[in-house]
Amino acid sequence: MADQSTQPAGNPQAGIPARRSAIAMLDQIQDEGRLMAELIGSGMLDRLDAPDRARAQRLASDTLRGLERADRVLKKHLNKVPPLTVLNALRLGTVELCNGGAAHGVVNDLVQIIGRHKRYGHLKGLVNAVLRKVAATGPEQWAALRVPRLPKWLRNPLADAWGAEAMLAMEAAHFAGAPLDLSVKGDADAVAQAVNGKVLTTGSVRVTDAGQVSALAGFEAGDWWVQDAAAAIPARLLQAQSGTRVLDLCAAPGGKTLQLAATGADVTAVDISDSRLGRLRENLTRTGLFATVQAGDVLDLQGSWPAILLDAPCSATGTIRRHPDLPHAKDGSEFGGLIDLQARMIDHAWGLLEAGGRMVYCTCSLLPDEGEVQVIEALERHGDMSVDRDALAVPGIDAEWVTAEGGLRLRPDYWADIGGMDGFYIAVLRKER
Ligand SMILES: C[S@@+](CC[C@H](N)C(=O)[O-])C[C@H]1O[C@@H](n2cnc3c(N)ncnc32)[C@H](O)[C@@H]1O
Repeated sequence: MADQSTQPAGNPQAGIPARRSAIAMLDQIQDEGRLMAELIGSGMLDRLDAPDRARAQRLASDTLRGLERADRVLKKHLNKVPPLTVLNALRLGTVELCNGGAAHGVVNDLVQIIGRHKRYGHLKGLVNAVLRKVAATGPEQWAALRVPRLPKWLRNPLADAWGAEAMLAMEAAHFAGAPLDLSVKGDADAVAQAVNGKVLTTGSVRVTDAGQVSALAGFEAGDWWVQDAAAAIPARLLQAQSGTRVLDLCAAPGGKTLQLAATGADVTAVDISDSRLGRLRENLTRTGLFATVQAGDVLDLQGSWPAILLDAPCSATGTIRRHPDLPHAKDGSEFGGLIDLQARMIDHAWGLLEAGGRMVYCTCSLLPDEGEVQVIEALERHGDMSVDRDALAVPGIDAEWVTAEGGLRLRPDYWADIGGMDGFYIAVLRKER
């Protein structure tokens, strides 16, 4: 699963390969609308060794989180906007320098990277001059700038839904980034002790200064897997019992499948993406857990199950803390199609649920159209559907998170004092007997 570790942006060991790759990723995210996960999945960082891969990801993420501030600092030193690659080199350098990066390392590397560039080599003098000015005055300006805001196409609907104050709090959470959360197979206290973490009220283990995930105690043994604390709640609310047949829809890369399998339930995990199912299988192997894995479209599935988890594809706007590329790569034009697909998936999954059975519907989205509204409309379409509020009475769930229709709304600004959580919507649906 993705390396969620966060470290300060001023990384003195970043070096040329990591910085060059980070700039190339920034270019593709902004110019071609590609997500960082897609770029990494397509092999973009494969030439780098593991520490440089982690550094490149960290530098690109830090730059995206601080992009608005970097542009404000740079504005004073640029007469006109340079080509995107040069601008991204300047942005990356500005973020590093303003977060304690050593000027000689950062500036020299970026001057060399642009100096060797086929088209923009002649702009290395500009990079040198601008970054030297940023090194002198940038850090002080940086600290006084506002928390970066989301682009308007996303900010406006979210501010309409949750209000101006909550919007600012969510943006502060996005800027702060995310700690590393683990879901554990067995004893949470033992894992917390081994990784120097803390057990959260909902049962996940949180590690603040994690470093390299695969180097943490218990990784090889498969004692835990990386999963945001909010993302761990839907499978918990399904309350699968040992031996129960559970259908896990849209399952890959499998964080929720592993949770369900760890209860001893008889899990069938379905996803349309072969590559993502490959990661699900790797996760099952590493943790020694078992599930039946099936490649296919949820909408074609036949059969009946007493318990279903539907983690529908969505805008993923709840995960911006860990995926700061999303607001820069997307423009919202795909969201309408996803909202239609979610409704069709709810209807099809409902047909697969036995009478008296329960289904958890969830999305890692902050948009009510992918959460609250989906459930309100599904209740209108299905006379045999009800929302089970009592199922939300589990440790760690705050009664204030429960919505009018009986679902659970989680936001990144919740738990602000202990490092936040991803945004999610979750509802436990019951089918009449
Ligand atoms: C939010 S992610 C699932 C995360 C996963 N449940 C976990 O906990 O790791 C949504 C998934 O839906 C899958 N998907 C999208 N359309 C699908 C379809 N029509 N049928 C089955 N899976 C689909 C995607 O491949 C993606 O893996």
